[in-house]
Amino acid sequence: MSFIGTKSLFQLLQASDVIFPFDENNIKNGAYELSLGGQVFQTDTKPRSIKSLSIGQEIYIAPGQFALLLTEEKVKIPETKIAFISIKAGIKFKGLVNVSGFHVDPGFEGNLLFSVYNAGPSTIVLKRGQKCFPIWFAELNEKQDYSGTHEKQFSIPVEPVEALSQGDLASPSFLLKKIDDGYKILDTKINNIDDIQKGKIELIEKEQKAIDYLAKTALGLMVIIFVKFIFDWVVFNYGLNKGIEIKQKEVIVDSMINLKLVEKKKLLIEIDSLQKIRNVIQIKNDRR
Ligand SMILES: Nc1ccn([C@H]2C[C@H](O)[C@@H](COP(=O)(O)OP(=O)(O)OP(=O)(O)O)O2)c(=O)n1
Repeated sequence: MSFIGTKSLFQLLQASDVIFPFDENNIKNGAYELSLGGQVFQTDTKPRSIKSLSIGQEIYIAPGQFALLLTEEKVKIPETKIAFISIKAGIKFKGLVNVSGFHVDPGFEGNLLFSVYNAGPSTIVLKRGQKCFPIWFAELNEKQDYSGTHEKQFSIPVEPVEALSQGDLASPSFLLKKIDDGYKILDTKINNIDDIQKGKIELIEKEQKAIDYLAKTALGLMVIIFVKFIFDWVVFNYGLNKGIEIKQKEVIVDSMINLKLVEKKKLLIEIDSLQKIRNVIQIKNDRR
């Protein structure tokens, strides 16, 4: 088996309907570059269905999404040749992976279908008519006809569309979004709990402040009562001492008065007796 070079490829394609429509400018380095055609299916379109593209219309393959891409050209592989297909490296470097097979059987006729997956981080943009899919031809040493399920494939078949239309696509970006959504729900719940906790903490702080205020007030009152008690006690003691002192002075004065009274009484008795004596003397003198 040998691969067909640029010159032989040009001759083959120009002389036959192996590729239709054919443009000689699409031959490059022993390959023919097939273009994106008028039908695509993407897993992130709603509802998921086959979409028709006008000439030059763009499609956007988001990260983690699958797409089915039909070629613009129909191929009719001679029974003496086998073809190999790929996606241009410039597109693959952006993250587009060719999931579907890499060969085209001898005798196959129809548009080629590429199942692709965007494994890259950014959206990949393609447009109808863009040269995307190189195809190489190799000689077989004998004839081979094709009788497989993809015979006369001129549009995107129903089976892969149905298969790719079921359920959620567990792509990394889909899972990332689910995780993000989960985090958002969790954040909201945490914020709600935070708010409740904040409310509780504020209530506890208020209660604590009230208790503090009452404790301080009670302490203040106790201090005032204690000071008042001390003051009263000092005043009472002072009054008591003063009273005792006055009483003692009164007692002294009383005893002094009593003494003076006794002395006065004695003097009066003395005066009285002296008066009596004087009277006696007077009487005696008068008798003389
Ligand atoms: N990206 C591709 C790969 C292949 N094919 C076409 C050309 C092939 O000749 C044909 C069959 O390829 P496979 O044998 O790989 O596919 P299946 O095993 O599914 O189909 P069958 O054997 O029934 O043909 O499908 C295609 O249109 N696009």
